[in-house]
Amino acid sequence: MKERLKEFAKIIKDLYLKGWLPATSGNFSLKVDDKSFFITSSGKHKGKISPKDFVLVDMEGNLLAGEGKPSAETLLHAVIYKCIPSASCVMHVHSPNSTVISRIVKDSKIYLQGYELLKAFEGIDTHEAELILPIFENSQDMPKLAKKVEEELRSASGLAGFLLRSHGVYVWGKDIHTALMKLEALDFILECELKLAIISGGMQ
Ligand SMILES: CSCCC(=O)C(=O)COP(=O)(O)O
Ligand SMILES: [Zn+2]
Repeated sequence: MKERLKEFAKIIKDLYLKGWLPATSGNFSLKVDDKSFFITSSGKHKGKISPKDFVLVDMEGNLLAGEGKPSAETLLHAVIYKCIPSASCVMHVHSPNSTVISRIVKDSKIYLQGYELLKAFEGIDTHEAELILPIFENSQDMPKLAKKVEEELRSASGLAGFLLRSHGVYVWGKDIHTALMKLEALDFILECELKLAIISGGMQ
């Protein structure tokens, strides 16, 4: 696991350099088994992250091992692992594209269709498929927000990830590289949607 956390830390630093993790924002986790996962400690600068900046928690977000406080958003990672058994890695970033689009779209869902890069998502083999991206209202009440996310994840299958309004984006994957691929694809598609909105003068 030390080697995987080292590899993970390197990827997080690359995401920081893209400008997706300003001011200590974002959090990242790796599932160990059905009972526990590693997650970044709260408040860590993601441009300087290392394996010692992860703590081990249980599926209720309680600290099991490591130094520091688990991320403030640990419960959101926990519900993703509980609802999506195939997920082994969760990434949350504050990319400008995901944050801006969540403020422009007033609806609680964004429907993405027509992009070749949709094929980065499991089960999609054509640009004609439709991918749904829910938007949850941001909240500092994590148990309440986690409950809303859990309800949505249990009722809908094949989601791209989700947005927190004016906050950022969550994606997950069966491993680090799948989660990264989905994150890059989703951000690319959201950037295209934003550019189209600028050209056409509005969204949805
Ligand atoms: C200054 S970032 C605000 C909190 C946040 O949204 C985030 O992603 C980082 O929180 P954490 O507790 O994981 O550091
Ligand atoms: Zn955040």
